Amino acid sequence: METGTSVKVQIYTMQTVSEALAAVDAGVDYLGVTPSNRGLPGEISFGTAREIVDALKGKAQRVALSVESDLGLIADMVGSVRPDVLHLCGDIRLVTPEHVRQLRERLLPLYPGLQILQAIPMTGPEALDHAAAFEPYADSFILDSVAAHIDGIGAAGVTHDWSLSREIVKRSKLPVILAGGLGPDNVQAAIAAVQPWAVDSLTHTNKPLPDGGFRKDIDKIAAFVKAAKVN
Ligand SMILES: O=C(O)c1ccccc1NCC(=O)[C@H](O)[C@H](O)COP(=O)(O)O
Repeated sequence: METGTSVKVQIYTMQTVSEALAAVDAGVDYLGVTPSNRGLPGEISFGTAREIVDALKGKAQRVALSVESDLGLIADMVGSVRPDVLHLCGDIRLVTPEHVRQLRERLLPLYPGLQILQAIPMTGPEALDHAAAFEPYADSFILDSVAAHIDGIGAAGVTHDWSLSREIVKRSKLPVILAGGLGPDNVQAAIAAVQPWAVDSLTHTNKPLPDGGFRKDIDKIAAFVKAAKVN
């Protein structure tokens, strides 16, 4: 993970090459894709995810998430999509710190430089213990809200208790991304309260489509970047 003084911005979830390139032009540092076939909100095929990752080479950091609990399926996704960052946001009862250790052992010799971004479900004070347990095996954390109707950690569209997030930022040596319900209107307040290394947005930088899906709203992304980087 690159470190520096300005707050970094990560945006999920790119579904086409053109919207990913537009997000780069809007100043986004980390761009996420959701390669899956489980009915996740922003999911795309492994092939489309790879096209986006290839198109972003040298322009932004490429992040791909997995909510899977089978380590073989996670490894297959990394092999097909080849992101810079593997974002693990499955059930932490099934993908435990020991499993993340095993994944590192398996993936890093094949993909040197691959970073592991571990999602911490911000469900209550137990999040502090979860972060401590994953810390030895992750390169960075994303502190995220959870929605009962969506597989995995994230895409909830709602904020959580930022005082807990602040406490994890204080305790952890790792770069911390704050996620969950962030948009142009609340990102400055979130940064002031939590002082994260980076902020992330999905739901509140989307443009809903009539069929129930979405595309990214580039104006909202630009407003999010401007608000985040003013701090
Ligand atoms: O992108 C998805 O479809 C997705 C599905 C399941 C878990 C996470 C997912 N998205 C990645 C993210 O980490 C979101 O950017 C993050 O959860 C923020 O979501 P939101 O609260 O909607 O801004």
